[in-house]
Amino acid sequence: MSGPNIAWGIAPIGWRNDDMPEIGAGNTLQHLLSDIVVAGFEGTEVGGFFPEASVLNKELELRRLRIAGQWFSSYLIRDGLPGVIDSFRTQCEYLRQVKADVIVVSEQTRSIQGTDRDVFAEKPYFDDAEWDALCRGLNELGAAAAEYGLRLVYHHHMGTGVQTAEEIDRLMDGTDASRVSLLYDTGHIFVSDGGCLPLLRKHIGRIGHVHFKDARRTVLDDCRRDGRSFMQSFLSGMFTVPGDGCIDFRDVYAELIGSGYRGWIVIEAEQDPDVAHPLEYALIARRYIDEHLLGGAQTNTRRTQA
Ligand SMILES: O=C1C[C@@H](O)[C@H](O)[C@@H](O)C1=O
Ligand SMILES: [Co+2]
Repeated sequence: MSGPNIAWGIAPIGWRNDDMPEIGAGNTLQHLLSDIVVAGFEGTEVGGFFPEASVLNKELELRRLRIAGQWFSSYLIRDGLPGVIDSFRTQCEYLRQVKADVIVVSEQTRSIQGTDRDVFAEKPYFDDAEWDALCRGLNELGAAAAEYGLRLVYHHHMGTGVQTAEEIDRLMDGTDASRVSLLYDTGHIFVSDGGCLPLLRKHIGRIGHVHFKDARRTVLDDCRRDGRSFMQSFLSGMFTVPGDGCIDFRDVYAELIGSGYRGWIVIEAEQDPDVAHPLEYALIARRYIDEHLLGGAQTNTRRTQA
């Protein structure tokens, strides 16, 4: 890990995007993984285009990279636990084989993240019975994940029923801390609530995984004013890497380290790879981390070993 307890990763989403598989479709796994090495990161998350475990492990070992985890879209409210558990276990088994640490769960019942609806105004809201089904189901999934050596981390997300700080509070209150942890995504909470520190301070003890996503304020303002969808917004450049947007990650990082957070911090900035060169932006993020978060003198493990 670089720094006492932190492993720095970068997500495939700058190269290929599971929400929009047509963009960056020419970027291969080998290209992505080699770019990650060039940019000095230690690992990544599994993208939808990744191969079976044995093939992936070979490519990872050749580059001394590791897998942090993978996204899982749950439909616990729509389908109930019986409709979700088999595919969840299948994904857990794959993640066990690639030696991942977490499975990232996001409830997608009535989500508008993949639609053309206004992501700033038309998110779904869950009623009491739905909250109950969601929290009970997540507790069960968390227990199942542990059987595979994985931690379930819940991803709050724009355009879903668990988006705002208030909704995240309810999810944290309604779930068992030993089974359900929180994935803290700076970009999503910033776009939703206008800041990222209050959520971090409130739930610091539950955080099991971190996504560092920055936002461009003027683009965000335009997207909100025009009522753009989630996908239109990121294609417009609403998100970017740390160091290129308006979030000050020094306070965020200091809080995480001060609290004793151990685990991954994954850079995750969806943009159109034809507009924002993925390696160029990975290098911008790496430089920002080294100069502003690790204090300039401290470099990442990979570079120290080189
Ligand atoms: O963690 C994430 C995974 C993506 O598929 C998602 O849409 C993105 O916004 C995100 O934060
Ligand atoms: Co994220």
